[in-house]
Amino acid sequence: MEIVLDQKDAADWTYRGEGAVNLVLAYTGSSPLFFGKVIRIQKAARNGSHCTSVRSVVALSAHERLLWRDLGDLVSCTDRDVVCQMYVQHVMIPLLDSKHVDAGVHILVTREFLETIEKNILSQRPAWRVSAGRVNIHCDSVLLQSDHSIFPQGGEGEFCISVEIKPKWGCLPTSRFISKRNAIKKSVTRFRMLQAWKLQKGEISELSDYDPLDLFSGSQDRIYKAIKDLFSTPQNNFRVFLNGSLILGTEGGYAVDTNLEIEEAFEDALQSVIQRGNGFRTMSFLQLVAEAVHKSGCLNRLLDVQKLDSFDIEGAIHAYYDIISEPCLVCRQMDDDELLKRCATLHSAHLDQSLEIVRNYLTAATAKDCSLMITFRPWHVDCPGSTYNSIFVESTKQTFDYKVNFIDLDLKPFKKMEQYYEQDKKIVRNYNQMFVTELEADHY
Ligand SMILES: O=P(O)(O)O[C@@H]1[C@@H](OP(=O)(O)O)[C@H](OP(=O)(O)O)[C@H](O)[C@H](OP(=O)(O)O)[C@H]1OP(=O)(O)O
Ligand SMILES: Nc1ncnc2c1ncn2[C@@H]1O[C@H](COP(=O)(O)OP(=O)(O)OP(=O)(O)O)[C@@H](O)[C@H]1O
Ligand SMILES: [Zn+2]
Repeated sequence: MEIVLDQKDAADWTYRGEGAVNLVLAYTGSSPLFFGKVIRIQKAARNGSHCTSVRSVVALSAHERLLWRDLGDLVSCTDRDVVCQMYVQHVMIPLLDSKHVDAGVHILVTREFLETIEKNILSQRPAWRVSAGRVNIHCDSVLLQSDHSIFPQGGEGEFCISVEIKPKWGCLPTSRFISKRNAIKKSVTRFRMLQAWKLQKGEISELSDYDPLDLFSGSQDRIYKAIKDLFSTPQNNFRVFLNGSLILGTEGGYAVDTNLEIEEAFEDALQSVIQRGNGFRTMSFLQLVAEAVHKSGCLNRLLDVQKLDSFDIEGAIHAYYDIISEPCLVCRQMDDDELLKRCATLHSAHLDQSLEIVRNYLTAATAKDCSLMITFRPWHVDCPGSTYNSIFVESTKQTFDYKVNFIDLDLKPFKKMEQYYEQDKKIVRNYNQMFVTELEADHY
């Protein structure tokens, strides 16, 4: 018999968090079927009184079907949600390893279930997220996935502590299609430039200390620095959950900088997790996280996927115009003859090459926006066949099992290419205006 979640089931699901597109709820009921699971519910944008799906209602546009035509199953899907799940299965899992990714399964839900969920979680959602979007009550299914903040078989009375990191772009672009005007992109990270933009718009009140280049550096010391910086300025890049409950950061939004009060509360929350060694528990914990990042090598793999974007949006946008068979608006406005000539080579490429450039760009975009969850539990001598790797923390003499999972590996819409191009221009222009004098800009 097919499972359908109905109104009476809504009370068993509690708010876990949300992004721009989905709401995530964790199971707190007693059915073994759902134990250790979360559901991901699609949101609908609020445009005045009108509600439309955050993503297009149509599964794939004609251009997207062309783009992903080699993945037969994917292009025949009629539901965008199912497309995203298949994209994870056919594109992201081969790149990131099935050990680290759960594509999930769809389960049916009634409209009453979704309406009740919406009412139940309203007070827990950040106000700005509520104004931007609501539960899409027109969906008839949700995505059921493993709750990565816990282990599937947790021992009795045993804790699980989990860190969620949204690492963003871990390298600087080197593409020869980057214009002189935007050359600063080759030396300042997009994360940093976007921080300046967010500060300007009032989305954040302080710049983040975090530098993605540290996290992706492969050097243990720099990774530790990145984790410490994420701890002090978590924004929407860092969260910690203890047994599935948030103990640092904010659900679904931007956290304030970590002040003394937050630091003390976190140190207390770690009492059941980390033994008091020579220093603070927090320090040992952050070292543990840094070591897991380093030892697992998970970010090396993610970085390789991000690097599929070798043309940068300033190159890929030309391929986009060729695919949609429209005159290139970028070349039309270009005042640099040398660059124009270089871009002409892209326009003379075969359609298959243009498709490959855009496909790679969008795949990399997913990898630049996803998050990873690293989850720890105490290691047991009596569990010799454990499939998990372990880490020994010297300062507290404790050993932990850990696992790494990627989340939010959704397909980025083809149509967003134009938006990516415009946003890139805006972010760089803003950064130059805020931080770089004209003289310096010439130098880049
Ligand atoms: O453009 P960015 O780098 O700001 O990334 C967007 C994210 O902003 P961030 O800077 O991480 O706070 C943004 O996150 P928030 O909503 O700001 O938490 C989304 O993840 C967005 O993706 P999508 O529209 O949900 O597919 C992200 O859009 P994409 O660029 O990944 O499509
Ligand atoms: N499988 C999971 N296990 C545990 N927690 C999860 C899982 N999936 C999502 N979450 C939690 O729910 C939050 C929102 O999920 P997600 O990032 O997938 O939303 P989104 O709307 O797709 O995000 P974005 O804005 O980046 O597109 C995450 O930040 C994380 O805290
Ligand atoms: Zn062009």
